[in-house]
Amino acid sequence: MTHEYLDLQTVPHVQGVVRLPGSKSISNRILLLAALSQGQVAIVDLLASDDTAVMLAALRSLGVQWTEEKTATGTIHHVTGVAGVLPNKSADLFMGNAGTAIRPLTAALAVIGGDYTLHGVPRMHERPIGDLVDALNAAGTNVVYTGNPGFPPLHIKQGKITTERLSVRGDVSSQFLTALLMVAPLMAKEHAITIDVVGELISKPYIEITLNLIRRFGVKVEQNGWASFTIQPGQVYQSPGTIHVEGDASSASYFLAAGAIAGGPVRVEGVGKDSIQGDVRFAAALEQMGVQITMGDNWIEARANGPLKAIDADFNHIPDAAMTIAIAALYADGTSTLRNIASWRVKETDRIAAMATELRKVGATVEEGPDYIKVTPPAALTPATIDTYDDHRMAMCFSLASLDGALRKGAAVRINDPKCVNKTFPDYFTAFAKIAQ
Ligand SMILES: O=C(O)C1=C[C@@H](OP(=O)(O)O)[C@@H](O)[C@H](O)C1
Ligand SMILES: C=C(OP(=O)(O)O)C(=O)O
Repeated sequence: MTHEYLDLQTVPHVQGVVRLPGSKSISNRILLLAALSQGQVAIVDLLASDDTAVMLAALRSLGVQWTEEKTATGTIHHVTGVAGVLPNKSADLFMGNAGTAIRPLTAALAVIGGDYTLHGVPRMHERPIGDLVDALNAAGTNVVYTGNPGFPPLHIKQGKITTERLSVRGDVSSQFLTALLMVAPLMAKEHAITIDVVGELISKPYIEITLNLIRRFGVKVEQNGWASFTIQPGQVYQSPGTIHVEGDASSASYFLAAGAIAGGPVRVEGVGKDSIQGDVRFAAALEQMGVQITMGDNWIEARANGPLKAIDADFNHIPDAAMTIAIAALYADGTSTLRNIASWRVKETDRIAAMATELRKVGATVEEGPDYIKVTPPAALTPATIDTYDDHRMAMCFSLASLDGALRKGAAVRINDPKCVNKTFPDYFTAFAKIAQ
């Protein structure tokens, strides 16, 4: 934890256009699929941040070759696929706090086999991975906990897939199912592989991203609702040639909320109607709060339309962008309730607890439950020093508390450890300052 901070003065109005950084979820999936595939893949507009840096470094340690080309319009990463055979049979991999890196890589290395260790920042060692390891080991892999059972760090040894059916719990994180789906073609060499989902599957739109990208790498998945997925044998990931990374829809939420709170219009470029990310549905939640939203194929714009209306809704489908709704709730005309968000408790920090603590600092009345948060705005926001818990989304969310809304003015906020935004959006505060002028 550093002692750096950033002071934000109150902002009477926001307006402008923001070009979004690449999607974290799409970037890390494409990197692994490219590495596992046959042929060269050119990835355009990959996100440059801590979460993709740990994935790129891990691939290099595993012997996967990639280069970065800077062009006039952006960057292109060229990855040489290894067709499922990793050059380096042993490696020690640092995964930071990137769920989208450690979970799929654990599955890939467990299925391929070798001698690998995976570890991360202290919080990573508190984030569950047991449901994934259980599914893999029951199928014949050899993954061992070297710290606490159920959590990284992990030691992956040689194993062998001995079954045609795997079961995975879907109610703690969808990333476990994503991980199994991504490596299913490696398991389905001689026979089909079926993955059964046990328990309610959360964060479903992220599975849609996974399926969409697997398809773009030439593999077919047969889907039986959300209950099971089958991969026929003999399918190998094929390079799509060039693949483009959309802007990050979760990162878009901060700017759209800013436009919704403090006038706008604010337009984000890089995601729109054509997006494969579930978090574009954040715009629909803002619409429910009375915000005027317009959308093109590749952009979304938000404009305030009078005071924000309080909202009471299920946010299981957009857990990351939902944090931004909790901040927008500070400016609403009554109490807002965000339901079905239990996964917040096992992310970068316990986000329900962190959000409740910091919202209270700016004056809100907050009730938290195991899987919900209820926010009643104060008469006026109070200036506060905001702790960010090494959670990029806490830092980005609370920058919005400096905005003046239609019903109440914002407060000067000091954001502690602002660099935690490096996880997914290193330039966040520069982009925020531009619309705040
Ligand atoms: O698969 C993904 O890219 C993600 C899935 C979600 O996690 P859960 O499935 O754990 O909710 C989300 O919160 C995370 O930021 C990214
Ligand atoms: C939950 C998040 O990250 P991760 O990919 O590490 O799960 C997030 O970015 O909000």
